[in-house]
Amino acid sequence: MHVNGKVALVTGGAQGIGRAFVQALLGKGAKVALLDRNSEAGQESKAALDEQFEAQRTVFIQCDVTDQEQLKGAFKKVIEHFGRLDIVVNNAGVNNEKDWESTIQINLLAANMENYGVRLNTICPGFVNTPILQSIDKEENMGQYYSYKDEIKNMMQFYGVMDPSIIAEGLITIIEDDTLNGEVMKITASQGIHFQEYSQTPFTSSKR
Ligand SMILES: NC(=O)C1=CN([C@@H]2O[C@H](COP(=O)(O)OP(=O)(O)OC[C@H]3O[C@@H](n4cnc5c(N)ncnc54)[C@H](O)[C@@H]3O)[C@@H](O)[C@H]2O)C=CC1
Ligand SMILES: CCCCCC(=O)/C=C/C=C\C/C=C\C/C=C\CCCC(=O)O
Repeated sequence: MHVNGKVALVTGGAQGIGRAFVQALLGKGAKVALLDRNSEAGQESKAALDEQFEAQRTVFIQCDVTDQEQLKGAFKKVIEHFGRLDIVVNNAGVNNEKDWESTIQINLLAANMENYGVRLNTICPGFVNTPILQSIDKEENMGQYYSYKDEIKNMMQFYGVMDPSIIAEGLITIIEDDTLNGEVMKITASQGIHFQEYSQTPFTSSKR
């Protein structure tokens, strides 16, 4: 799919990887709705993007993705505003070991699109240089894993920390290549953008 002229919705688009996604999509000619629960960061982000791209190509919608009513309302607003919706990027996420249920709710369940006849792909990055990495130093985020913070920092040094722009490059690859569906794209400092390969099962059922 060509990105130019399409409409995209990016959750958690106010900062970090989401913001890099918004920037890359705008750079490729899309119109973008950035959704985020953080209104201040969302508005700041839109204002900064408006310096680089025409203001009418971006809209900020405050939305907590765990609130299904807000989320549905936001999808509706995007379609009303731009007249269509072609690309959804389910990016919003938190690091909160103390409230595991809410972490699952935000990171995995909020925008489940599998029943809508769309291509569905996943990006799994290694460490990326965004504000979320500051949570490693906070007991309120790390909970029982707080004592591992130095090991995690050692891992970051060992494996490397990537710039968000390379994750955005992975997103554009997924959008532009219509053959990609059900793929797990891995992005690491050592191997760059690559795909998880699954071995074929040798078993073939006689019942077809
Ligand atoms: N930074 C990293 O090293 C890696 C990050 N990830 C994942 O990538 C995604 C983006 O992470 P980063 O940009 O690094 O984090 P970030 O903390 O910099 O940005 C996350 C954005 O999501 C928003 N958000 C959080 N909860 C929300 C909610 N309930 N509703 C709406 N917006 C919400 C935040 O306000 C923030 O703007 C997350 O799902 C994270 O788990 C995955 C691998 C590595
Ligand atoms: C403590 C987690 C900080 C929050 C970051 C986050 O939200 C999600 C991170 C998910 C994955 C990155 C973490 C670990 C990656 C570990 C190894 C990468 C291997 C890279 C390689 O070159 O093989």
